[in-house]
Order: sequence, then structure tokens, then C-alpha cells
Amino acid sequence: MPSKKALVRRPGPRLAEGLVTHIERERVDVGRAVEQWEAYTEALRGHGWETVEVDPADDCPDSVFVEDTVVMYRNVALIARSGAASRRAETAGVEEAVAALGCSVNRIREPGTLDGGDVLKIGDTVYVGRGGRTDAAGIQQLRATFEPLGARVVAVPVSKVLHLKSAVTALPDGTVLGHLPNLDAPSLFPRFLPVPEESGAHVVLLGGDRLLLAASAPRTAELFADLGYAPVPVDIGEFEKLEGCVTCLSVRLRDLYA
Ligand SMILES: NC(=O)NCCC[C@H](N)C(=O)O
Repeated sequence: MPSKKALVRRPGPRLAEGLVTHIERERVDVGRAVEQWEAYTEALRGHGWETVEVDPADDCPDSVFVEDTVVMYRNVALIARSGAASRRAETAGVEEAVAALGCSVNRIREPGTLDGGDVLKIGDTVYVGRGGRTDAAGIQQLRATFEPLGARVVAVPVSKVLHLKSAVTALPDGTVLGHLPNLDAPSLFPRFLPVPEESGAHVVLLGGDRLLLAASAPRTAELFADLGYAPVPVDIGEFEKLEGCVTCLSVRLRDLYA
């Protein structure tokens, strides 16, 4: 039986100092953020996912955004090396966690940089954003790690938002979702559905027709319901103030056998 585990990491006390690049800084309420994180992890568990907490990294303000620290392909983990130096200390605990789950571990090596938020997998196609956090050397290393395992790596320019997955994610049938003003090159995706809200571009596939998305995208939730999906909205407003989205708060491990 494939397992349904999701790595998550509790927000630390310095969350409000998290990086902000493309938006104005707003005050973050850490207590409220913790409540939102609890509700987010509860939504994962409520839909059949076992959440695995990575040890906290309380000195790292952005550690809750665990998606950026590792890319999984089958049971192989590629530990990221962020283009933001302040985020690099986050990876040690994540490496321990994935090794403990039996994954084989590779690492992005200096001088390459890559954030997990820049990697969108659709079947065996692995889209990788070349943007502020992921460079050409990081992309080459991603290719060298995953192409021998059967992946096809497609590089995508990203200049308008933080990460590729700030711009696009995908429905269960592989249709790519995005808010057009945030995309550099929508024609790279063979099947593309524009969504009416920026945060509507981010979905976490919970299984079956269930799509977890931000409560800040009600019109997109309506669109999904109209297409026969079951939207599961969660309020992640405090994380959105730090350019976070629903995908970045977890790493789903779908191909482990346990
Ligand atoms: N994958 C993601 O969307 N990650 C969000 C990271 C936000 C964090 N404040 C950062 O700038 O690194």
C-alpha cells in the first residue's frame, strides 16, 4: 500500500520576520498563524493524510514553509539549497526526517540554488521555475538527479512571483492552473486553466476530487465546484502575508511504501 504521509513543520516564534520579496510587508500575528497552521494540518489529517512533524527550526523565521526545503520524486529526496541564504539552515532537520522515513537522499550542491516551491510535478513531468530562488545550476542538478529515474524536467522562466508554484499548480487530471498576470510563459503548459484569483492558483490534491485551497479564493472555489471537484478551503491569511500559499506548508510523500 502506498502511504499517505505529509511532512509539516510548526511555525516558530520568529515567523513574523519571514522574508517578503514581491509584496508589501504586513504585520503577522504569530498566535493566529499557529491556529491557522493547526487547522491546515487538521484538514490534511481529516482527508486521510498522516502528518509527520519535522523538528522545529525556531531560529529560522520561514521554517514553516517546509515545501521549499526538499523535492521528492518517488522515494528519492533532493534536499534544496535556497537562493535565500537565510533559509539554508532549515534543511538539516528535513534531511533527518526524510532519511528516517527511508528515502534516499541527494542534495543540491553549491553554487547551485533551488527552492522546492519552484518544482511542480505532474506525473513524470517535473516543471522547474528559474527565478529568484532557483538558478541554472540548481536546474541542472535537479535534472541530473531525477532524469535517470524516468522524470522529464521542463524549465520555466519565473519573474513575476516568488516561486513557480506561486504562479501555477495542477488539478488531478494534470490541467495546470494559474492566474495569468503572474505567468511568464503559459504556453509551456499543454493544458491550462486560468483562475480568477491569485491564490486560486494554488491547490493541494487531497485525493479523489478534493482540492485544498486558500479561503481567500472563493470565486476559484466556485469554479472548481462547477467543474465537479470538492473544494476544501482553509484560512492561511497570516502565511499569505509572507508570500506563502497552501502548497508550501507541507510536502506530500505519496510514493513511499510503509
Ligand atoms: N513555496 C512557497 O510558496 N514558499 C513560500 C515561502 C515564503 C517565505 N516568506 C520566503 O520568502 O521564502
